[in-house]
Amino acid sequence: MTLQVKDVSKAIAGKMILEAVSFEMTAGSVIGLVGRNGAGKTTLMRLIAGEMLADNGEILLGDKGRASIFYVDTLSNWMSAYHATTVVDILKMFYPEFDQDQFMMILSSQNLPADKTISTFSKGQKALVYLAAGIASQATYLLFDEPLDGLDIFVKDYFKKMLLELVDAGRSAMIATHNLAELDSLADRLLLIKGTQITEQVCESDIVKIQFVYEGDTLASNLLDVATILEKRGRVYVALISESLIPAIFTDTTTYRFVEILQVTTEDIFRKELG
Ligand SMILES: Nc1ncnc2c1ncn2[C@@H]1O[C@H](COP(=O)(O)OP(=O)(O)OP(=O)(O)O)[C@@H](O)[C@H]1O
Repeated sequence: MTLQVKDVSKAIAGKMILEAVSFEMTAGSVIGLVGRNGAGKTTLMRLIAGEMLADNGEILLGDKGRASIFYVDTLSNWMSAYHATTVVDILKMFYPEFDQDQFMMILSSQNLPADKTISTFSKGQKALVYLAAGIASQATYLLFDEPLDGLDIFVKDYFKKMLLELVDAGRSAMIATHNLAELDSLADRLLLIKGTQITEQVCESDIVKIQFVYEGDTLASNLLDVATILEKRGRVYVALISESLIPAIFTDTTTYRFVEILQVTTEDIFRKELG
């Protein structure tokens, strides 16, 4: 089962936000959606959720139609007048397969009272109700905008565990966040919004992060042509480079001293692509 975004364009107030973007959300994957402030992450999620219409292109949702997408646009007042059991009744209208037992189980496992209105919950507790609703909705594609905002570390761990379980079951999530470190342990793929375009990065590429010492005055062009310098402290550099190029580049050990390979983070990719 695959959600397809095909050649979708959207302008808002005369400004092109997304132009002919295409990608797929495949079963059992977690996509990290990243971009600068105002890049169009929320716009893209709204388009997929049908809360905004594309100017051009199409979005194919699969056989469950709208019930295959779970997305909440503005979380702050979401379901605030209701308590958990009413939330279940409302969501069942949109998600016929909504799993009430699973929803209540998640709430009680996190000590959230089912008999109090959502408006009495803290920001983090509201976020938890939202996550529980997404999981229990049985929607195939969960679109989360800053889902871990306001959650304490134990709840974050719980959310990540639940997320990986549903991905194992063939469902998929898209997570838009500025908290890039959260994506390191979650995302299989990154979609980066750059200008009006989307570029895709598979998290397991052969790009590595290296730390090395350079004894010369200016870095040689054969290195600069193939590497992205992330950091320079004195003679110590940190750079992104394709692992296969390392032996050819670091032959001159009198000027270059290779130090170590470090883990590439989502933040590194963000800096490389959008910096
Ligand atoms: N109602 C609106 N009227 C005019 N411009 C809008 C409106 N809604 C969004 N925009 C513009 O569309 C662009 C994309 O906004 P969007 O909220 O999708 O970005 P974002 O990537 O989610 O940003 P952030 O990371 O800051 O939340 C921004 O430049 C924003 O100013």
